[in-house]
Amino acid sequence: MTGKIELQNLTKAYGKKIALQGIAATLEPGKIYGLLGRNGAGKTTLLHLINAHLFPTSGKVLIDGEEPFENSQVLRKLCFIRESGNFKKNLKVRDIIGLAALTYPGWDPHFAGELVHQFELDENKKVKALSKGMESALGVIVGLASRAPVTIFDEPYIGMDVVHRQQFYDLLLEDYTRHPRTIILSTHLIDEVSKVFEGILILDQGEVLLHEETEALRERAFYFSGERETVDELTQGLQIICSEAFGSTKQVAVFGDVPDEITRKARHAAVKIDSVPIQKLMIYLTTRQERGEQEHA
Ligand SMILES: Nc1ncnc2c1ncn2[C@@H]1O[C@H](COP(=O)(O)OP(=O)(O)OP(=O)(O)O)[C@@H](O)[C@H]1O
Repeated sequence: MTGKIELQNLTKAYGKKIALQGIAATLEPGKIYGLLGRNGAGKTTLLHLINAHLFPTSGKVLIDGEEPFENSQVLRKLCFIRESGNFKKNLKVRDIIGLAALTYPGWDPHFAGELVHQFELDENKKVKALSKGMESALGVIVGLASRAPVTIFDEPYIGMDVVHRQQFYDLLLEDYTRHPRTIILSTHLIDEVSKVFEGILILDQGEVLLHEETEALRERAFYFSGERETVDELTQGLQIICSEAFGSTKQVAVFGDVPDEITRKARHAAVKIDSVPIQKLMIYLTTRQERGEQEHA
């Protein structure tokens, strides 16, 4: 399968500002990745580098073993849908769809038609006459119907209401199941969409903070909740990423392997162990220096 992305020691500086530093990761073909991180973490910069819209300061991007820059063989495998500004404002929806059909070798006109109908877009409207949400829907339609081996969405749903966003996630999963391809979705709405991610890449201040399979991640981050002293005892020596006390009870989030012995002891001591949602995990991992133990009345 095509669509493998290798990021080799990738660095990007804008003048003195280092936006990305030594990024090394391989995104396997045919998987859906969530690209996460706080504002300014470097997500958009990374996506521009993958799409050859920017040139790395050092390091390399390889797509199926080749660099994308001025490489039409590689560029025709890519579809990049940004947060905004994807389309010329004076063109009609119908024109955009027509152009996309000529641009993407894997374009499915029937699917595109279905999507236009599902997102209730008027094909005769010009882009400038669309609402923000409708323009985003047009981006989503082009991204999905492109069936590009590497399809990238950078916060594609600005202005889309919750119903259309849910529609997008459902359609993405359904179509991906029938036509697997590499999909990267950069988003801040992690809770909404995390169940579609097979892999997670978290950037923090221009570096890779975490790159892991979602399933493996769910088995590496846990909440221990229960009586304060027992929770403290059980989590001693584990990697604590957040700790909140509520009177005599406490909730501690730990990251990393939890020995079976501890799990057994927790069960006997009525300490609950639950997995930490991905959104919470990202918050804990990217704000560790800023938080101490929180005490609630
Ligand atoms: N053209 C540019 N010139 C100078 N600095 C830039 C430029 N583009 C981005 N940066 C800086 O590079 C860093 C990474 O920005 P980037 O847009 O990649 O982050 P992001 O993770 O996509 O953020 P957000 O979630 O807010 O969209 C930020 O500090 C940003 O200010």
